[in-house]
Amino acid sequence: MASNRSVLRVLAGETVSPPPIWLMRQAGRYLPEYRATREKAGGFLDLCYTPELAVEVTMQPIRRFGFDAAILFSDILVMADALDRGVHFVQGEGPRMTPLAPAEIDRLDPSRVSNHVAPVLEAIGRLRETLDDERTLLGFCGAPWTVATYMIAGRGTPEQAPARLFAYRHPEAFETLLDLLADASGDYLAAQIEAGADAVQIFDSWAGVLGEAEFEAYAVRPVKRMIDRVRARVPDAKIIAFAKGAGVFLETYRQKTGADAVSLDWTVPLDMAAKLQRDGAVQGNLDPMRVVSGGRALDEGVDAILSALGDGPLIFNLGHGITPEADPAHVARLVARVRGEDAGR
Ligand SMILES: Cc1c2[nH]c(c1CCC(=O)O)Cc1[nH]c(c(CCC(=O)O)c1C)Cc1[nH]c(c(CCC(=O)O)c1C)Cc1[nH]c(c(C)c1CCC(=O)O)C2
Repeated sequence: MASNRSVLRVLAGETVSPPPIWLMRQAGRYLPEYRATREKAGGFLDLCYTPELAVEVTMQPIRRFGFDAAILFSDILVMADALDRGVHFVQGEGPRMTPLAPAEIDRLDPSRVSNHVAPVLEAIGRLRETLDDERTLLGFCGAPWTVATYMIAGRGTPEQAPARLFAYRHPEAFETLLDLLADASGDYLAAQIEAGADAVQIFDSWAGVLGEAEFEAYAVRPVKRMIDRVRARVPDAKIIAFAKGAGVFLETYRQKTGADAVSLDWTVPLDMAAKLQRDGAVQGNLDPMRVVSGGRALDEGVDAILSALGDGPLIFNLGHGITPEADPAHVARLVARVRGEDAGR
């Protein structure tokens, strides 16, 4: 079943050659067609909550580059918005919301989430109908720690000092928050799969600011809780986990969380990636700046990953999201090089 979807085959542990490729943030501001749709939509969240627009921007990079997977166009902060934190995006500045005080945690109401995300689930259903049979549809959500960092500070902050401080000062309230997010996000991912997503990715973009004990308590435990909750409802759910900046903690991350695949940022050494690949699929890990650069830096980065990881289960991807400065022509060249085609040079 679904064995013609190359990303799913890799997630099952198979080596596919050339490896399937998609890019984190593949729909976004580096594409002129995205900027045009975004202009029409008004706010960023309107784009996320209007199924026809979410489908359109999800499909844009598929049409242009023929990626092997489409990732639902949405945002990890939809969860914070669903919990009524007043999320908005200030153009050129990033997300904003009301900072969460410890006393408010008991008043967060996860029963609001399923209604709130109905348009997202509708977009997923339409996408699965729109995509070719060979293409994998990915859903996603943020990991509890990363979503909590934004909820606590009310915005992105360097090294997430407000959330780390909150966790030290209010450990019980913080644990309650992470558990609530883990359960609500687990239900959300299960609903995404039921709506048509073939696999899901959990983004822990701020895992890299945590110390050893905190990584265990805030990155491993809640993600395991979330994954267990997804599998309680969808036993064969395929799950990719991305703990950005986790470094040496990645050695045990897959086993401890139960993820099928680990997504690796560009600081992970390729020999460590190859070791991780003995236990299952890895995804990554080209530096997004190599795509901005293009030329030799791009080619050499691609070749290094293919030679280190190409003989095992690999989903080719970046080590983090593509940036607005990336030239779409460089993306075309990247895809061609991964596929061993000569185009775009
Ligand atoms: C931390 C995080 C967020 N969102 C996300 C993460 C985890 C991955 C990562 O670390 O990048 C995940 C995300 N955000 C977006 C997607 C869409 C799917 C995809 O193409 O990968 C995904 C998977 C769209 C988006 N999310 C956002 C944009 C740009 C908004 C715009 O069009 O103005 C897009 C395309 C906005 C966003 N959303 C977020 C921030 C900090 C920002 C502002 C910074 C920025 O603008 O890049 C929160």
